[in-house]
Amino acid sequence: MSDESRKRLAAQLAEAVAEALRVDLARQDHALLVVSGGSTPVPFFAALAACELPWERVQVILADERWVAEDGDDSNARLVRAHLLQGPAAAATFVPLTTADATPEQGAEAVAERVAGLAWPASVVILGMGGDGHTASLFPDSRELDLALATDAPAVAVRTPSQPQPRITLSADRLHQAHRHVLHITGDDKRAVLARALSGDDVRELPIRAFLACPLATYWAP
Ligand SMILES: O=C(O)C(O)[C@@H](O)[C@H](O)[C@H](O)COP(=O)(O)O
Repeated sequence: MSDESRKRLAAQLAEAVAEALRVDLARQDHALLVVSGGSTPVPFFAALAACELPWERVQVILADERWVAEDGDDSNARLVRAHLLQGPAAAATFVPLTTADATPEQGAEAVAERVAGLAWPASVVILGMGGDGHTASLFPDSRELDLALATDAPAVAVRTPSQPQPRITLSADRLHQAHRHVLHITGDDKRAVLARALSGDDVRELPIRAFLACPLATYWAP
């Protein structure tokens, strides 16, 4: 593990994403960026926040969210606010994936409407990946995995036995709607999972496979 190489990777990814947003903003009013939560993107968020952009024309959403309070420790929205929406980047429009409803099933329709109203196709969808091959909240053991892989609804409430909280995820169909797709991962373990994903085709076993043909630009560091 190397903090330096992860920082360099984050800076390279931030520059590539900023450039993609600039290219799209030269021909459209607003550009949409889809980011992932978890721990990997933190240095990327900080690097992107430092990039010069017309942030007031940038929309940001998450690929998925845990159904927790927006200021809760496990909230991806909290992470985005703390690390990405800082300085000039605070002018971006951030659209959270949670509502005041008690469950994601109750909130899913309102979230889907919000999501559908954004500037699709996204400029960039940045995906993360877990050691089990999940991406967004498309986990191999999600009860709604088949639905989330097949539906044309923008967002799906998911229950996943391996995860402590219920979640909401953008559907695979919605995550496909982008000009560019990036996989941002670090560490040898995840590189090995990606190699495994590339050598097979069962999406339900390793859901990241649903995006390998996007094409998916991989940003990896040890
Ligand atoms: O909310 C989340 O957890 C995600 O969006 C998720 O899909 C994440 O990208 C992977 O779990 C990798 O997470 P790490 O970066 O923490 O390894």
